[in-house]
Amino acid sequence: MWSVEDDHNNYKPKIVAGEAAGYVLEDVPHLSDYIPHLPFVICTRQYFVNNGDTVTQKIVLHKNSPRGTHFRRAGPRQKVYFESDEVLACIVTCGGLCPGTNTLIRELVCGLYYMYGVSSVLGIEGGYRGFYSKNTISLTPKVVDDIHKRGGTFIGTSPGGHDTLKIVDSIQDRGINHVYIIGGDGTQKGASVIFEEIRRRGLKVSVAGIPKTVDNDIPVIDKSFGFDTSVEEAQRAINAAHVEAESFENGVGVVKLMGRYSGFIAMYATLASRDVDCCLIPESPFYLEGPGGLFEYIRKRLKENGHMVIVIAEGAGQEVLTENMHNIMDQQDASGNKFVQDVVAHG
Ligand SMILES: Nc1ncnc2c1ncn2[C@@H]1O[C@H](COP(=O)(O)OP(=O)(O)O)[C@@H](O)[C@H]1O
Ligand SMILES: O=P(O)(O)OC[C@H]1O[C@](O)(COP(=O)(O)O)[C@@H](O)[C@@H]1O
Repeated sequence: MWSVEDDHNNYKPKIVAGEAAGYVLEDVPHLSDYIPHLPFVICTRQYFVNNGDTVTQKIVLHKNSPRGTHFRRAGPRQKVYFESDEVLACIVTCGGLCPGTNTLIRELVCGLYYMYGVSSVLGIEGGYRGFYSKNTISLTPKVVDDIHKRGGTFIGTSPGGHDTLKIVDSIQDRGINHVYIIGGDGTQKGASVIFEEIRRRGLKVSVAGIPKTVDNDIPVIDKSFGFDTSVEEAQRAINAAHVEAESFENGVGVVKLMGRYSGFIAMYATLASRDVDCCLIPESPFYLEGPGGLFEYIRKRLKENGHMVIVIAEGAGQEVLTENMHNIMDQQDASGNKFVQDVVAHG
């Protein structure tokens, strides 16, 4: 009988020698570990990214056009720079929440432990400010075992609080040499400044920025974690609005979804639900009055169908707001993000 406890105590990373040498990527118990003479064996393949591998920004190129921008490809390298026992890693989560953050924390801790033999991982509590204002927590596979079943972030987050010198002092004083930073665009700007300060001080410290955005608005990756869950949840709201709108004569259901600068959640939820008559997103400006305006379209749909559902992404329609409201829009939150106005409330 196998238990998590046994696994933690007896674990040794599986390293394969020879031509295809390296770590086995996913080290989970296999049926063949318990029943040795199985008629067939499924092997977990070893996998490395070559140092020269890149991901092109544009997939389609014309025959004689320039090669364009290439990004270095992420993934496990055959040559590992740090010895396992010299690594002291830390993980910090900053900015807004996103479904899947705890899964990511768990996989980082377990991946470092089981695939690279790294057992010292610290959690920085409460975002960037946690580096200099709080104690750290020790993250082991046992501690993070079931955190992926909970929402939010296990180690907490906060807006603001980025003090580069204090953060790098803390990294240096604690002897941390791997810094994993999970967060959105603001967080990654912060990570870049931390990296520059580390380089300026000549420290042997790796900084890894892990993009987190519920909005899926990063062009070079296929899909950001948390996006699917958001689209799934959004459809429930759309469904409820549709039921309500349909029950009344000229009923209009309005669903406001996340998306300060990006309409991916609104668009995908709209495409999936098929109950939406109009989807408004920040990337597509619109106007209210006159021919081709939103009001004209609403009147037309109500006449045709007797009810309608409008989906609006949070930042859509900023251009239809009055000058007065623009004064409020110049204000910023603790992280320096401009406030967007609620077009639904002002509609
Ligand atoms: N330009 C910047 N330089 C340094 N730190 C920044 C910058 N912008 C934001 N940050 C920091 O990044 C963290 C998260 O930013 P925020 O905008 O709240 O969330 P997100 O990372 O989701 O965009 C905050 O602690 C904030 O202080
Ligand atoms: O109200 P808050 O916490 O500032 O966040 C709301 C905004 O953050 C977002 O969720 C984007 O955040 P991320 O890209 O960092 O996930 C927007 O879609 C949303 O409009």
